[in-house]
Amino acid sequence: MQDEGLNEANEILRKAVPLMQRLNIAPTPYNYGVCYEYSSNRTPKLNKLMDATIRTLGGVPDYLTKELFHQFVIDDSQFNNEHQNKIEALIEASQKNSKEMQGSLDSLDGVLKKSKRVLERADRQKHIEKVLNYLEKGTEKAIESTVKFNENLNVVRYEIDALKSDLEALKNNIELDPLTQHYNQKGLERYMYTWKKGAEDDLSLLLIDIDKLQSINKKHGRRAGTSLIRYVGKLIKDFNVDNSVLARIDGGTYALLINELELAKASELANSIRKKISLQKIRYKDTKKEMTQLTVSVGVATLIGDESVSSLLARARVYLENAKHRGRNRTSSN
Ligand SMILES: Nc1nc2c(ncn2[C@@H]2O[C@H](COP(=O)(O)OP(=O)(O)OP(=O)(O)O)[C@@H](O)[C@H]2O)c(=O)[nH]1
Repeated sequence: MQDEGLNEANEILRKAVPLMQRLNIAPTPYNYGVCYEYSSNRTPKLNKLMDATIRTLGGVPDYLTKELFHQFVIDDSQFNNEHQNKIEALIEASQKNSKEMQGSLDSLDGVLKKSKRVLERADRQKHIEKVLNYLEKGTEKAIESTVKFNENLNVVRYEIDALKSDLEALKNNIELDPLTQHYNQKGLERYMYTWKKGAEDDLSLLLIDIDKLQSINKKHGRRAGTSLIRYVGKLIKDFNVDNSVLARIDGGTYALLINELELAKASELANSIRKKISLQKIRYKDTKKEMTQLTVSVGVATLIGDESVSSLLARARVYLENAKHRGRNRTSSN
């Protein structure tokens, strides 16, 4: 769940709750989280899966909502004990809430059945008035329970939102490179695994490595080398490549992963990046004298068939090595 305004959230809620009632889905946090996400219509993959399940099974079984919850609402692998405890407390509270709601629906059902029986035998207006009063009291009680039930669901929703933002922050911290604030290798790999699922020979990886960083460090000092690492990251980022993520995976090595870009276009892009970097005129801070030319070598690989993520990364590394062996400041895709 993302942060919506209260109105929008209530709008979604007005769709989610009847959906759960119509499909007889118990209001556990898992079920609720999934139905809320479904009703918000912002995760097409989830909606497609849910629609197909509802078509075939007439509902969504609990074991499946649990799966969907972890896949589309909160990623299971990010849980720690504290999160688990919070979720368990939420489940317990919701179960209690759901039992109370069930009890209240049962008693409304009893009221309706009894009213029907009395009405069948009623032969005077007095009888009918009595039945109406009885019905009024029964429905009022049910409405009270429904309001309480919805309020409790709202609490669950906000708890889930809070948990979700906690987990997002946690995830970002472990996936970011502290030096550049771009992704690190872990972040890159998560995207590689995610995008690989829908890729059709058009998931491309550029490994961009600063040439001779060791001698730059030696000649100009490590601090200057580090500034150059950051600068190269900024230059790559400034290309604003669509559907891409940038990660620093090692000292002076960046990975640019691009979804839906074929090899020829990826190689063109690699060459543009390489040229742009080689054209930079970098001057010493103190003397303002120009530094030796900054260059990068690039390995470009595009996913082939059902190739694994590690094989794609390994191929890009081999091509990067080839670019280095051919004299650096080059792009290689074989
Ligand atoms: N300044 C700086 N240097 C780093 C950082 N991380 C790694 N390095 C250094 O970057 C250098 C990378 O050297 P290598 O990968 O061996 O190769 P290179 O000197 O860049 O030469 P080629 O890649 O073959 O062109 C090493 O000396 C590392 O110590 C960093 O954060 N800042």
